[in-house]
Amino acid sequence: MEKPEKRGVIDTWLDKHRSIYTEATRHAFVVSIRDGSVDLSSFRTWLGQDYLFVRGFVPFVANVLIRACKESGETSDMEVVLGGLASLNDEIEWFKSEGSKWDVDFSTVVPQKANQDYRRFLEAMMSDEVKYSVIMTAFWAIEAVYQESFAHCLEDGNKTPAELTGACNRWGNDGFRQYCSSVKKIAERCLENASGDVLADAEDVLVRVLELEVAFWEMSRGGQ
Ligand SMILES: Cc1ncc(CNC=O)c(N)n1
Repeated sequence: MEKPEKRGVIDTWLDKHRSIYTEATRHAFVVSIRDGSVDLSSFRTWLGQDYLFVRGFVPFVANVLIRACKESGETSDMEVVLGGLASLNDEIEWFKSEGSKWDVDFSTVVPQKANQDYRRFLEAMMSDEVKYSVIMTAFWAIEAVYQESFAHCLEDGNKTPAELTGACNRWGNDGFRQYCSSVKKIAERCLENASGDVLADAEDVLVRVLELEVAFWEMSRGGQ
């Protein structure tokens, strides 16, 4: 039995912003993967756009790693983030093989507005002005939305098409769930000692990530 997780400030924020959290983690695009009605042109759009997103996410995670090395008193923070960075290496290879499988040529994919907005947000988060606890909250939220969304596509009763279970397993697997829970614990620990201003920033950043994720799913569903 796993220990029940302590309820921290992030859970309080998720309760407060439940409707946008649900929009991000149970979006119509994700639900369509789960019920098998997904339009494959939408999936191909998502694949191309997400490949570009992930390429921009790598320097963001690298930045989180540097900050974990320099600013965290806990040696395990660096190990958790390093694990995330290592899995991005596999992920990029996975995207490339999916790209050939679905005949999506990444070299011709143009980032759409939702993608550009998200990448601009990631760049802003890399500023030294952003507190460690705030960047950790953003990092957790980005990973957790994918974990929750794709795990839903694998839950009992799913009709997820066989050719899409690879994508769902990538973020919906148990290892990724545990990794997200480790990142959440780091963020919670940092937030316990944060000032009121920093807490307000972290809550804003959490909501902003959820909005960006909803827009990203919307863009994918648009399917061009
Ligand atoms: C738009 C978006 N959000 C989160 C993730 C998950 N993190 C790394 O893969 C992702 N791939 N794409």
